[in-house]
Amino acid sequence: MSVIKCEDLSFAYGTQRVLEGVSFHIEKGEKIGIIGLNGSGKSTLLRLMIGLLKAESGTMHVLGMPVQRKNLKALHRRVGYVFQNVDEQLFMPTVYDDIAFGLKGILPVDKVSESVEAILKRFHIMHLRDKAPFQLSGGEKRAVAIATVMVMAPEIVLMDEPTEGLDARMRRKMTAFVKASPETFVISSHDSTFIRDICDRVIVLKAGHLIRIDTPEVLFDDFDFLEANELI
Ligand SMILES: Nc1ncnc2c1ncn2[C@@H]1O[C@H](COP(=O)(O)OP(=O)(O)OP(=O)(O)O)[C@@H](O)[C@H]1O
Repeated sequence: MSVIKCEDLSFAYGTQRVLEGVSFHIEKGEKIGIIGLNGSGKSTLLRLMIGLLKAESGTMHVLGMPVQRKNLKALHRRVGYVFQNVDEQLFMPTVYDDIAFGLKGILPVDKVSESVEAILKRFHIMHLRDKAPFQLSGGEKRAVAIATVMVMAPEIVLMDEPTEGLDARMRRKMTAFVKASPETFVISSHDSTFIRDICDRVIVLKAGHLIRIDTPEVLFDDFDFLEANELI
């Protein structure tokens, strides 16, 4: 079952055309990478999936719903988005408060703390519980930002550059975490080793055009293609 259907999607920031006629389907449980040079439109495509931007033409359906203003509340309950700049995601006084934020009003108070404690354990970040986000390292902030999204039990997780700034140990943990998660993941990244390790298929964007979708095994062995498109 396709959980994301993108058909002939185009988008421009003012007069700057950024995506042109992009089409693809993503199946439930798939882990999809998006790669491409700087400015090729990766983050823009993720933002269109979550409705932070509105397509100029074409359609984007997520979990059977067109991504339109009237569906955004329902979509945001079921689709999580980890920002490239994690500082945009963390705004509460403590790590605990940031992770609890989205659960308040949905769960009773005792269930909120149960869920937060469980996710702190799952991400091995219990020691950060009472710290202020500004006191954290870059890698710690990223782990907390991902925890704020995963605690909401999203069906689809969109991640923008999730390994940026992570040391080898955190990167290993992140790889293991995504691999073991049953949810659908769409991940924009320049980290080709990470993409190769975890993704079922990879979308290649070039100057706003989708130029290839392939398995990582086939794609990353195609040196001529990678070289011709300056991906290595
Ligand atoms: N808010 C914005 N207003 C105007 N132009 C923007 C905005 N955000 C991005 N752009 C432009 O749109 C193009 C695509 O940007 P986008 O962030 O989607 O690329 P990307 O592939 O994610 O790049 P990177 O690998 O550097 O993160 C770039 O040329 C960028 O300058």
